[in-house]
Amino acid sequence: MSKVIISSLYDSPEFRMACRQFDQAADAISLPESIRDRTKHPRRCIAVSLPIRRDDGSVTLYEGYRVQHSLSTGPSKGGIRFAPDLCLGEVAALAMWMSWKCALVGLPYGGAKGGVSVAPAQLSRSELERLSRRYMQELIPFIGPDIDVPAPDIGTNEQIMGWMMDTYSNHIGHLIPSIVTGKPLSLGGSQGRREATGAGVAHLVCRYLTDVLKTPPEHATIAIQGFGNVGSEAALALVQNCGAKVIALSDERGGILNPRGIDVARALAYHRYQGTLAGFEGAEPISNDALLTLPCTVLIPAAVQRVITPEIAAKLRCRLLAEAANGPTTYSADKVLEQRDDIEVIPDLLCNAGGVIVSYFEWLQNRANEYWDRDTVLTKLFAQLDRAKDAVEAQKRKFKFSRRLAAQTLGIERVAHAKQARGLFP
Ligand SMILES: NC(=O)C1=CN([C@@H]2O[C@H](COP(=O)(O)OP(=O)(O)OC[C@H]3O[C@@H](n4cnc5c(N)ncnc54)[C@H](O)[C@@H]3O)[C@@H](O)[C@H]2O)C=CC1
Ligand SMILES: O=C(O)CCC(=O)C(=O)O
Repeated sequence: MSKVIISSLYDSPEFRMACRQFDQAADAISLPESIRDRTKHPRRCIAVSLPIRRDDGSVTLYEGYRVQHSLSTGPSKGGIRFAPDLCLGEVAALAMWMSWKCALVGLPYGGAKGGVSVAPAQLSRSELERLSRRYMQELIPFIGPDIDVPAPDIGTNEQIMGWMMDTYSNHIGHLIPSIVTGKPLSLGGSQGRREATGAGVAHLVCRYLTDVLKTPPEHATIAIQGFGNVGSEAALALVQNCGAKVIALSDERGGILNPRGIDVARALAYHRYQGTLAGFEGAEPISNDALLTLPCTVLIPAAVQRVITPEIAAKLRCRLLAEAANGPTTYSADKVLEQRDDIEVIPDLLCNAGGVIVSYFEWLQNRANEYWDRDTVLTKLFAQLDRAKDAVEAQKRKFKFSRRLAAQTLGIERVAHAKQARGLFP
C-alpha cells in the first residue's frame, strides 16, 4: 500500500484510534517489528466515483470506498456503510477491526469494510437502488465469494444487499448468492441473520450479568443508544429472551426514557411508522448524551463510533458497558474506563460479533445450497460466541489485561501468525 495513501488515512480520528489500539496490543504481546506494519496497514484501498441520475434528471457524484484490510486467512468480510461524511480513513479503521473480530471468533476470513458518503434518507427508493447497483458495479473487479464478501452496516439493509447481489449475478451470468450476506431470505439469506448482531449482544449481556456481575438479568435495567438493526434487535432480545427491563432508547433525533420500562415491541412499531422514536407515548424525551450517563445496569451504545469520550467515560453510571457499535469508546476514554473498577466492558470485537458469525453461516449455506432452520443458526451462534468469550476471559486472566486488550491481542496475534506462516515473497 502506498505511503501517500497510508498517511492520508491518518487524517481520520477513527484510523488513528485503531492504530493506537494496534500499537498498544502489539507492544503487549511483543509482536516482532518485522510483521507490525504488514499486519496493521490495509492490503488494498479502493475508492470509486459514483455518478447517479436523480429522479429530477440531474446527476450527483458520490464517493464510494472498499478497504480490504487482510486477505491472509480467507476472503475479506465486512459491512457496507451509507453515511454522510464517510471517508476512506474511517472505512480503513472499520476494516482493521473486522480483521481482529473475525480472527477472535475463529472465522476463516480477513477484514474489510466499505461504504458511500451519502445520507441515504435523502434519496428516493429508486435513487438508492441506482446508487447501490452502481457501487457494486464498480467493485466487481475487486470482489468475489472467495475474495471479499460485503454485508449490511449503518444505512444499508437486506434490500440493498439484494440489489447488489443481483447486479453482481447479472454481470457473471448466473445467480451467485454468496457474493454478499445479510440478503433477504427469498434470495438465499440466512434465518437469524437480521437479528444476529442484536441477539448476540443480548446473549453476551446475559452471560456477563450472570457470570461476572452476579445479577439476575431480570433485575437489570438497560439503556440503548441507536435503534436501527442492532439496537432494536438487542432491545427485543433482552426483553424477550432475558426478561430485562429496557428503560431508555434513542435514535439520531433523540431518545425516550421510562424508568418503569419501555414496551419495546410498541416502540419498534412506532419507529417503523414514524421513522423516529421522538413523540413515542408512554416515555419522556431524553437527549443522546443524557442517555449515555443514565444510572442503569447495562449501557449499550449501538449507533456510531467515538460517542464515549473521556468526559462521558468519567460520568458513566452503568455497571456493564456492552459495545454493540464498532469503536464507540475513544482510546482516551478507554484509559478512563481502565481506571474505573466499577464498570465491566464487553468490547466491540466480541460484543457485536454475532452479525459476522451468522454472515459466515449464510455464506456456508449458500455454497452448500443447503439451508438451516432458525434454532440451528442461533444455537450455533451462541456456542461460537461463548467459545470466544471464554478465550477472552482466559487471555484476560493469564496476562492481567483489560477485556478489550485481551480481545485485541487474540485477534491481532492470530492474523500476524497466519501472515508469518505464509511467509514473504523473496
Ligand atoms: N448491522 C450489523 O449486523 C452490524 C452492525 N454493527 C455496528 O452496529 C452499529 C449500528 O449498526 P446498524 O444497527 O446496522 O445501523 P442502522 O443504520 O440500522 O442503525 C443505526 C442507528 O443509529 C442511530 N444513529 C445514527 N447516528 C447517531 C448518533 N449520532 N447518535 C445516536 N444515534 C445515532 C440511527 O438513528 C439508527 O437508529 C454500527 O456501529 C455498526 O457498525 C456491528 C456489527 C454488525
Ligand atoms: O456480517 C458481516 O459480514 C459484517 C458485519 C460487520 O460489518 C461488522 O461486524 O461490523
